Amino acid sequence: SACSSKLALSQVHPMWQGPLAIPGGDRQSPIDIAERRSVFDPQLRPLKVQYDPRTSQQIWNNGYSFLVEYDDTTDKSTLKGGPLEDQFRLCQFHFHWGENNAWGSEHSIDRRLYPAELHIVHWNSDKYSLFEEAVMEDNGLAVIGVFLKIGKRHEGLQKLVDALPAVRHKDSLVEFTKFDPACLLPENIDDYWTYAGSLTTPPLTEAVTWLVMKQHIEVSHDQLAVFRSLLFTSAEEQVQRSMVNNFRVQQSLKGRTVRSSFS
Ligand SMILES: N/C(=N\S(N)(=O)=O)N1CCCC1
Ligand SMILES: [Zn+2]
Repeated sequence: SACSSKLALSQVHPMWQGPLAIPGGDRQSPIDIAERRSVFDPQLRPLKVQYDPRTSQQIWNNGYSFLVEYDDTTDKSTLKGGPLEDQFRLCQFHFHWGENNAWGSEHSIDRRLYPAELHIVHWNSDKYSLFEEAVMEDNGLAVIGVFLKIGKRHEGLQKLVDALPAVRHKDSLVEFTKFDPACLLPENIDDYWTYAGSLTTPPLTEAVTWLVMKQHIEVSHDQLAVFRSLLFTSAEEQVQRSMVNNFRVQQSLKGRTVRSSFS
């Protein structure tokens, strides 16, 4: 699928060198979510997630994170409900993490950072026909964010962890089929915060309706350690750099309201 391969991600570095904020950008991501400043919206409906594991295609290292890409040429794997007016098509998921367990997530809750954060990326297939189109529109994308906490081993994640050594270097890719990303969601997806934001890597476009889950998932220390064995650099490069701290600095709220689906 085109949902990430065609978008040139800048040659990134931990806290990649791209612009720290888009000039004039008033809805940039990530942000800190101050729980007590969020506004309960009783009109927010439950999220409806419908993923078909047969749409999973490959896992690859794009030099910024590792991502699992899905066939987004049909509406087989979709997200709707919540604050969303339209139906959104799953195109990929990826993670952000730190060099240690003290930090790594992009969003924070009352300044609390988590060791890692999962992003499941979808685009508005009611209004647009390609990811590349949707990524330029203010209602084009919907990203589910899930915090990862160190604890018990996550059985569903292990299939992903076992595939990582094969995509150690930038631009390495292997087939990755029959993986249902729903196994990475917390039990409760009815409690979330939502706000209007942006992609957190280039092109940084202000196209994202963010859906940040209140409930985290648990992964083991050893599982997250395998994420840190990935490299930002391709096999040919002289100097290899560990893929860690691949999160963006937090951006100002600029008057935005974060809504909660729970009181
Ligand atoms: N930055 C991104 N997602 S994110 N980190 O904002 O969820 N993407 C860049 C191209 C496809 C997804
Ligand atoms: Zn992300």
